[in-house]
Amino acid sequence: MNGNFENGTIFVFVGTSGSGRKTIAHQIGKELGFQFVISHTTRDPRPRETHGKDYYFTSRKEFIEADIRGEFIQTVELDNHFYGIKKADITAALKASPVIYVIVNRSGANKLKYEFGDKAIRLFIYVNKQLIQERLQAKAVSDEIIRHYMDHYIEEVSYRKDCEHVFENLDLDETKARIKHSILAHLPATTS
Ligand SMILES: Nc1nc2c(ncn2[C@@H]2O[C@H](COP(=O)(O)OP(=O)(O)O)[C@@H](O)[C@H]2O)c(=O)[nH]1
Ligand SMILES: Nc1ncnc2c1ncn2[C@@H]1O[C@H](COP(=O)(O)OP(=O)(O)O)[C@@H](O)[C@H]1O
Repeated sequence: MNGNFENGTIFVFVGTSGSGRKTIAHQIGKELGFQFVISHTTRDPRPRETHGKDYYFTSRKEFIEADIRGEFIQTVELDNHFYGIKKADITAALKASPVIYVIVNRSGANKLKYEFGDKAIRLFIYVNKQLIQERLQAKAVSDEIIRHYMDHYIEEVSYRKDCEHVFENLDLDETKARIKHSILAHLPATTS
């Protein structure tokens, strides 16, 4: 552990985009009472996304200024948009709950692992490329977003070998049950 965030456990949901990470993370987070650390991003909100719930949507200028002030624990640029988690948001989340969670890509997961050491548990969620495409097309997700997911697939899927736990998300309830089981094994019995 790097020593900055010693009193807490962080579950890091990582994996291939479109695999169900957000759905699973938020359902489990709610069921187990974990605090979500909301990322900041310069990308535009999508339909049904809310500022302060899904992301803090921010301008590039604001993001860069905060970055220069050293406010982010990590940042990443993906497809010309910045994403990052603020140190203060992690500290605040840890005050509210001893167990917190984030949804990030592999570079974010690496940095959080470095900072939290054994207290960071990376849960890698994936499905195969074709299934992602079929699920998203069935939900009328835009071609642009699907293309974006496909472009990052290989880079993201290869990260699974580094993660503490790996889950293929075929049936949602069954996947959630397996993930919950793994999560609870990391926590003292009273937290559940
Ligand atoms: N490193 C890092 N990755 C993030 C952060 N916030 C979101 N991400 C990841 O950035 C990628 C793009 O996110 P988004 O634009 O919401 O599209 P998504 O692919 O539909 O989840 C996803 O892999 C997210 O998990 C962050 O603060 N740091
Ligand atoms: N097991 C599953 N079977 C079918 N559809 C699923 C399953 N898990 C999630 N989904 C759906 O797949 C889509 C992508 O899920 P999402 O949580 O947004 O993925 P990610 O955060 O990995 O990009 C959502 O519409 C979600 O409802």
